[in-house]
Amino acid sequence: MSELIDHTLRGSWTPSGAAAAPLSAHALRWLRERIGLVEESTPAVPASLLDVPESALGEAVRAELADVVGDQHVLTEVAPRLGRAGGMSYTDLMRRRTGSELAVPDGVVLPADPEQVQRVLDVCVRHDVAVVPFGGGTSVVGGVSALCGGKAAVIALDVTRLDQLVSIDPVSRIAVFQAGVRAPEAEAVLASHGFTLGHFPQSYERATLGGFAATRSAGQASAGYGRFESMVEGVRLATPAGDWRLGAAPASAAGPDLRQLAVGSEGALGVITEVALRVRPAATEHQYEAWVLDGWQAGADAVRALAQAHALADVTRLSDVDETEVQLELAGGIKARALHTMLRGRGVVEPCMLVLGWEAASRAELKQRRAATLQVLRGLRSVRLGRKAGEAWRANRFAGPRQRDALLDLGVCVETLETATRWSAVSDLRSAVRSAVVRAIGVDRKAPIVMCHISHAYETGASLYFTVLAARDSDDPIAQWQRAKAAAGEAIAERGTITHHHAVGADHLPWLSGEIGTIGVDVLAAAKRAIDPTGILNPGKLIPGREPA
Ligand SMILES: Cc1cc2nc3c(=O)[nH]c(=O)nc-3n(C[C@H](O)[C@H](O)[C@H](O)COP(=O)(O)OP(=O)(O)OC[C@H]3O[C@@H](n4cnc5c(N)ncnc54)[C@H](O)[C@@H]3O)c2cc1C
Repeated sequence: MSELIDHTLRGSWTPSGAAAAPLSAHALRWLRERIGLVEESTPAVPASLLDVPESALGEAVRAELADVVGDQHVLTEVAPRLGRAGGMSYTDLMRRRTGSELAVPDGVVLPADPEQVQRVLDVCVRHDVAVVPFGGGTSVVGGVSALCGGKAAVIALDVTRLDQLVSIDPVSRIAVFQAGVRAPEAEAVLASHGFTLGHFPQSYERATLGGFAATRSAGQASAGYGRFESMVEGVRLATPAGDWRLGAAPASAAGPDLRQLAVGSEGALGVITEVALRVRPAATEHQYEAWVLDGWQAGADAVRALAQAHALADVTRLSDVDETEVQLELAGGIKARALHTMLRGRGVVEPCMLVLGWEAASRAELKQRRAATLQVLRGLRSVRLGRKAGEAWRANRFAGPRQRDALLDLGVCVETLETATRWSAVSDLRSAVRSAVVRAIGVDRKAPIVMCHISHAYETGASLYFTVLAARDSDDPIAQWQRAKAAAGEAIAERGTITHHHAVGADHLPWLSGEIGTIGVDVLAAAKRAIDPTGILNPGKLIPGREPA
């Protein structure tokens, strides 16, 4: 179905040949004043200068793997291995850019179908080789780091040749896809049948359906279409214990829902080879608009009111004052000044932008749903900015990662982190995380910008998504972010979840037992022992310190 994902240029998001998102002169000046920039270009170290260890994949294993997938689909050269050395977090990108602490797989294996995936696992069990399932490689939590876990070698099991629509049942509105299908390709195929998934995370352009399922992903339109796990009707996994299929009916009382052991399993409990997904009629109408509320608390109260009245737009995204300011300044400061003047005239001193987007299969449906949202909003001292600002957000909804590349080149430490909590704790948690990150990252420097938005709201609470912009500590950029992340983790512990949609990976492991308890960790470890007794699957991820020897 698809071209293989471009894994060659992994020091950045922007694929080779595609347009980057350079910053305007105004944006540069503004950033220099606000956070102070390292006044030099800091491009990635060329791959040829990186120190890559020789592949530890023995000749016998390589030959057996080649027997299963074909010789050309077992790659042990440096370039494809480097291409799967980690995901897309700031620390992953900085490791590749500086060549330090890179965990490079010993080989890349590309099976073509579920049967081949199963046979690859069988070979790896026999030879005690660790397996890192690899989809789009967009993990930001160390989920695809090539950790060996004490095994003889480690391979990246790249699923992107599993790229087929298996079946579609328009009556039941279920489509079955192989796990390596990328989101844009899934949408294109579904559109030709009049359907959509409605799953649009910011990583949409690169990530795969299997990756979404394995990490409990949440898209920008989650208020309307739901989180990815709510779309999963069924799942097929290749495991060291054999092929496992789950999900036979729309609902079941046959004990706990074991599909949830696959959804969120992060490659540690099996390789997802197929997912059966609930699909919806494709939207033919859409309307995006922006509103402004005065101050964070007023904004959060508005989103809560919408959620509790079941009147959320499909996209409901509230930016705090800092994020609103950054968005306007990076887009060109004149707009920001004009807007501030207009808003002050309307009594708004701390503008927080609220983007609302409705998607519908008919104009009548869209009008009805928009009316329900606006009825709640109009009672809340909100100012309507109009469609232009909303549509501008929509047009740029996937541009953030490319802008991050430009910031990385300029010596900015730019990274995100996320959590979720109950409405009663949302504002306190936001303040606690902001203070912790500012303290940890901003030594002897201009204060960093720590901005925040709510983009996933529920009746009982909401996610908080932070973006940090700081002058990079060029002596040790990785330690600088790790300090900030650890401080945020401590601030979040016991007040919110350690992750709302990025998953646990390796990076959130220290806080997992705090959230699910030691019994929870033991349950996960027991499941792993049943499914993966020798512990070849994604060592060092999801399950803290419980890898079987
Ligand atoms: C710029 C950027 C923006 C992002 N925005 C969002 C967002 O809006 N919402 C969101 O939810 N996430 C977001 N993410 C995080 C990331 O995109 C998601 O976690 C996504 O679900 C990962 O999909 P992937 O195919 O890239 O998986 P990978 O990164 O390849 O893998 C992620 C994890 O899943 C496992 N895995 C992958 N495929 C399989 C499989 N077939 N079977 C078993 N395990 C598998 C891997 O081993 C790893 O542990 C963003 C990331 C970036 C870099």
